[in-house]
Amino acid sequence: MSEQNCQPCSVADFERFARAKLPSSAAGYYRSGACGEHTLAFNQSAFQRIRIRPRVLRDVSTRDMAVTIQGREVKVPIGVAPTAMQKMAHPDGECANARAVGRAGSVFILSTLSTSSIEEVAAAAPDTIKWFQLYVYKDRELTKKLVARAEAAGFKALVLTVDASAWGMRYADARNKFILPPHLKLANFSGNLSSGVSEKTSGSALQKYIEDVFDLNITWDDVKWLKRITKLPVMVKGVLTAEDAKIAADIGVGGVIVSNHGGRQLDTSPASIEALPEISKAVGDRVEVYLDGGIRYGTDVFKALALGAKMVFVGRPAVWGLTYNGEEGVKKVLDILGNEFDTTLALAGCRSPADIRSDMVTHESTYSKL
Ligand SMILES: Cc1cc2nc3c(=O)[nH]c(=O)nc-3n(C[C@H](O)[C@H](O)[C@H](O)COP(=O)(O)O)c2cc1C
Ligand SMILES: CCCCCCC(=O)C(=O)O
Repeated sequence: MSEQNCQPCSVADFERFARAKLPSSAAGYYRSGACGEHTLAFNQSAFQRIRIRPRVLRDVSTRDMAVTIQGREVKVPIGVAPTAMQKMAHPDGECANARAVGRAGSVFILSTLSTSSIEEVAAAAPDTIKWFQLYVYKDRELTKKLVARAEAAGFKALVLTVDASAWGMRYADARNKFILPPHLKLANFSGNLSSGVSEKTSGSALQKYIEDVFDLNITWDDVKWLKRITKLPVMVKGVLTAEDAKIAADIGVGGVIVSNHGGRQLDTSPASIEALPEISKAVGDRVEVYLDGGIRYGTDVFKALALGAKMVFVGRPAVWGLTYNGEEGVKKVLDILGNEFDTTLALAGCRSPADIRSDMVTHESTYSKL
């Protein structure tokens, strides 16, 4: 498919176009999952095993997709998850992505490993609700400075990634000897911390960078530490069990993001949507629960909300939109998902997310006896 002869109509169309357009090393980095990529596949296939039980003959002529997230109105419950190094997809990188999310009226999460800085994104998208995703560096003073910069730049929450106690082996990056092209930098840093992922090594340069500079040994005490050093709500991203969600809620986090890192860390961990029910049952009345991983259709958004998520986030779909044509491409991807979600609401008999009930979804096995 080329931009000239075919109009992308679905997230899958954007993915096909983007993967054909990108250099193979960048395409491999964005697309891949860990090891056998089983969890990467589960994230989407698990949604297909859930059926929607629609209600009919209800007045759904006026509909509203808005939800309240951390006390703020969000027009559509589909935000953008943090993905590293977005300038490989488009020269406007994270700034374009954040602007598009603002136009859609949702939440943008900026990665620590961004190729546009905290301050650049804040200036480019002042009206977008922005959260900052944090990786903890061995250098705690540097980590504290990142937190202070996000606060000063008007970011509304910190998202601590907790599924990164080791590098999840991605074979594509190892084969490609992945590096960040040297004209790009990790924009939140200077010196080696900024250019380190561009240095050639025997495998993935990102893996080497992370093993050199990240603190891979963080524990719940570090979540408490982070809460002490910031006034912002702290979300934990990468929770897959009720047990851990309860610890997070007891500590007083602002939110839990049910996520397996897009299938990039622990292969054969469950699909995010499979893990969601036990977590929303355990803590959904105490903290806001969100989900990312495998959202490719508006029906997926509906299913996640039915199973207890307050909103969802997409990672790769936004990268594919960005690759297609920057801010407009991301906006188009978010519009496709938003329109599909709106249609799903109507066809399932709901006027708003508040009308979605858990008995409107069921596992396919409900019907397998027929
Ligand atoms: C290319 C890429 C880079 C990512 N970088 C980060 C990151 O810097 N920090 C983080 O917490 N998660 C990162 N993630 C995980 C995403 O935030 C998110 O959990 C995942 O992409 C959701 O799955 P999806 O791509 O199927 O929507 C990354 C994912 C991808 C695909
Ligand atoms: C220990 C895992 C860190 C990965 C850093 C970038 C990222 O989140 C991703 O590529 O995925």
